[in-house]
Amino acid sequence: MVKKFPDDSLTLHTDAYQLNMIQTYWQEGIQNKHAVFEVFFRKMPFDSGYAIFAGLERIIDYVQGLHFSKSDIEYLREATGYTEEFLKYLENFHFSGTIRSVSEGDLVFNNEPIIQVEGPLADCQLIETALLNVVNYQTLIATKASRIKSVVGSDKLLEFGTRRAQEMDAALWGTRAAYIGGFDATSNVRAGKLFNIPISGTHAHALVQYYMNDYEAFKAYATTHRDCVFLVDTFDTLRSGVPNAIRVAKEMGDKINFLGVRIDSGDMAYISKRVREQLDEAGFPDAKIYASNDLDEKTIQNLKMQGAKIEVWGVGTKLITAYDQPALGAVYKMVSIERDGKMLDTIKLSNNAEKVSTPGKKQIWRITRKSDGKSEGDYITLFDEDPRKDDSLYMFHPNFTYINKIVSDFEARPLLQTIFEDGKLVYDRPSLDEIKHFSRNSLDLLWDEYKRDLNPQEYPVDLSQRCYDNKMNIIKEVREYVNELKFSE
Ligand SMILES: Nc1ncnc2c1ncn2[C@@H]1O[C@H](COP(=O)(O)OP(=O)(O)OP(=O)(O)O)[C@@H](O)[C@H]1O
Ligand SMILES: O=P(O)(O)OC[C@H]1O[C@H](OP(=O)(O)OP(=O)(O)O)[C@H](O)[C@@H]1O
Ligand SMILES: O=C(O)c1cccnc1
Repeated sequence: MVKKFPDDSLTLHTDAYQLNMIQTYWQEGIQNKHAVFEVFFRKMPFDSGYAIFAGLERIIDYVQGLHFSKSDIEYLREATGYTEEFLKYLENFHFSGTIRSVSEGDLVFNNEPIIQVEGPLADCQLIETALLNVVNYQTLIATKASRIKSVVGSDKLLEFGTRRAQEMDAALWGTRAAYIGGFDATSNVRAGKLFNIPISGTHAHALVQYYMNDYEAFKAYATTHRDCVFLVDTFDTLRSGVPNAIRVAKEMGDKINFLGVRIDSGDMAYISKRVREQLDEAGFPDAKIYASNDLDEKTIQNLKMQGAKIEVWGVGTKLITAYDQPALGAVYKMVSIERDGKMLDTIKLSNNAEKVSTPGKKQIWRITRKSDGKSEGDYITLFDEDPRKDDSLYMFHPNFTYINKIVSDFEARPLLQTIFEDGKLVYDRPSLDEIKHFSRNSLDLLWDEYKRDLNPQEYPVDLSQRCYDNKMNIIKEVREYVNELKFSE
């Protein structure tokens, strides 16, 4: 049985090692050393050419609610060996860091900082787990949704995933992420209530199974609803489902809005074409064909290629579980730390060049052409640099520096916005519809080469010369340090 606490909080939604480290920091007296951490992912999800950032809304709520409640402290007293003095410190803890983040709905790419947390070391450490938890999931679903949106054109997309989602939170927040990514409506009624997302629903096979008869089931539904979409595949789509839907629609006339029929099995290309003929011949050219059944961007694209006559797509499992790539793999790394009163940039080395982190507190700039706003790439600088001061930019690949270009007549938009300043919320939250529109507009500025579903071009995420030199110098320093260790053995 789950224990119930009237003062339960999300503050303990963290890994035990974060609290263990905080205890060490506190006991060593370094808990307030100034630190900078950044969130980034290393590999594009779904081999996509872009990703859509989502999760900020929930992170804001989480950070605002951060405090160790009485029952949190009592639990830690029982479950850990923490001293009373340390528990007292936790009891008085208030988040006082600064958080900068990419806006929800914006495009993001691998190896760029999408969230930056700056402030006391302990504060930065405490929130790592929850931040990654939220961003890893929501960004994945918004991206998957956007990929599905990219193949449907002007058709409608309905989110049907709640029953298959990895639990209730995932269903709810996944629905919101899907809406940001381009879905038009959801079947989840609570998501409609909480987020103001349009809700939509047809009916299930159970209704038809109850009557054991398409006609009676559709008639019952039609006499109790104005908007009607009949599920026609329970027994035989072409011989019973659609003819009975047409019969009921004719009998009911203006009393109902006959929106269409839904098919949920069989060869959906073949069946949808025959269903379209039947509806047209019966005088219902505006009734639309809805389809559902394990759909994703690949199946939908394939059905469209086969000339399927489907205009509304219901997508569940493969969207809400990010079926073909269930983890984004975003990480949270320290990039700068106060040492002897000065900030020291830090690195995590690896034999794999792509896994070497980029040290220093940074900003990302989206570089676009002044003439038409089209994207040139993202440009990562140290935080105090401002490329808007320059007439032209030298952009080069951070690993293959011979791939380079000079960009002039450009605009540079800083992507990391300040959300919390020294613990205080300073960000005006946009509405969900504003986020959705912003996302669509951002995508419009991206060249098609980065948007295609299969083997997209790699979008440039480049380092400024200073950022690059800083990285190289630190790598050199660390190598020298490691070599000295070897010699002293
Ligand atoms: N013409 C088509 N081309 C490609 N894929 C299709 C086509 N028609 C349907 N599909 C997809 O093929 C899969 C078929 O699923 P499945 O094998 O479960 O068959 P089904 O028709 O759903 O059978 P059942 O009656 O048991 O539900 C689904 O993912 C569906 O979206
Ligand atoms: O296939 P998905 O993309 O996950 O979409 C959601 C599925 O959920 C429903 O099926 P289910 O068998 O759960 O219920 P039903 O009795 O209404 O068919 C619906 O008919 C879809 O097939
Ligand atoms: O409204 C629907 O048709 C629906 C909702 C959830 C899951 N499958 C279908």
